[in-house]
Amino acid sequence: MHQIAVCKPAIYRRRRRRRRRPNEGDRRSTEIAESACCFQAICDEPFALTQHRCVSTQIKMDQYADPQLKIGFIGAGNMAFGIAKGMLSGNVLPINIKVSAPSSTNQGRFQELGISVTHSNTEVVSGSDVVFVAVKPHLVPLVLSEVSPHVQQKQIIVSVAAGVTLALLEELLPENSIVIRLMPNLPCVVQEGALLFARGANAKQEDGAVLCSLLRCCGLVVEGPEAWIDIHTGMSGSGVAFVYLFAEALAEGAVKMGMPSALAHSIASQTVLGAGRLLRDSGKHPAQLRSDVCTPGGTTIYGLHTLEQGGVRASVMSAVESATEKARELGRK
Ligand SMILES: NC(=O)C1=CN([C@@H]2O[C@H](COP(=O)(O)OP(=O)(O)OC[C@H]3O[C@@H](n4cnc5c(N)ncnc54)[C@H](O)[C@@H]3O)[C@@H](O)[C@H]2O)C=CC1
Ligand SMILES: O=C(O)[C@@H]1CCC=N1
Repeated sequence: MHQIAVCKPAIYRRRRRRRRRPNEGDRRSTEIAESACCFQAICDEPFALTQHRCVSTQIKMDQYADPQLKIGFIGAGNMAFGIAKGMLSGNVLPINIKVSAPSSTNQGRFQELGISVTHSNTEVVSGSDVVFVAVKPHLVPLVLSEVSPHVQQKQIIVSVAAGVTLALLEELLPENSIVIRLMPNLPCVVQEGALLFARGANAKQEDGAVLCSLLRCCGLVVEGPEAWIDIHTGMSGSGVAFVYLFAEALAEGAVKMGMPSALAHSIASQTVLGAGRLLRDSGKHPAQLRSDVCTPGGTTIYGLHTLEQGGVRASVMSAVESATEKARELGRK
């Protein structure tokens, strides 16, 4: 049986709570809960534990991460920046974050946030309680072999590298290391990420709770079995780019019909944002919302027919499938 913990972003929960009727469960988490015996840990209530259905395990969840925790990032790229930016919107202080990368190219934007930077990966590891490994997947073995002698058993090592399995991470790190595999996505930078993590053999629930509380401002944070991480990579890590492609195509369609490009792109991004927020906040199935937009014989059904003729649904499903397969392939290397 799978165990799933859902740590929802504070913003989302505030919005939902206002609309919730007494005794009405949260539909989305209930749907997630339906798939397995699970528990739900809500991060923005001190030590809160909301139980749904059969509760197999309990997490004691601090509202916030310990503000004194030292956080390190190996790699100063887009994803490290996204997670760091999300964390800073919680109670993590920039003074408690350090980032390493071999060159200074990407370090400026971290420094602008008050985060200290270094070229030494071992310096980051030696001074951190939680270390995020945020380099490209093929560099993970190199980086971990470099820092491994400095890893201590009390530290939590979190890899965000696509495809890199817990088994490989544990093999590359000292015995009994606390390892977590996390797949985030880029909207962490605006606190609207979707993050799924799986714990390694030595990572306890409390370690997952620490990670969850650190990431609570990055967006929706869910714990699940490792087998889902590659799927999440295809659907959400990469999926963000699929949505951008759709937004770009919407705008290009409008430009083709005569709208100025800047306005078309602005409206396309607002359309994607609005559709996404309504989908998330209403808790409705996308097919229901799609139907709500369709007037019989109206414009939308004509457009949808054209999309179906273009095989858009099959294309998107295949995109998720091939991105997932690619993540799995990375893990076999
Ligand atoms: N970009 C995205 O949307 C997502 C990326 N990821 C994962 O995050 C990881 C990083 O990806 P990005 O941030 O996009 O890449 P990036 O290319 O933007 O950043 C990689 C960083 O690693 C640094 N680096 C290179 N060699 C290094 C070394 N030996 N020691 C320390 N740092 C080194 C580079 O200087 C750069 O700052 C990848 O494993 C990727 O699979 C996961 C989810 C989403
Ligand atoms: O394209 C990639 O490999 C990474 C993982 C998910 C998003 N970007």
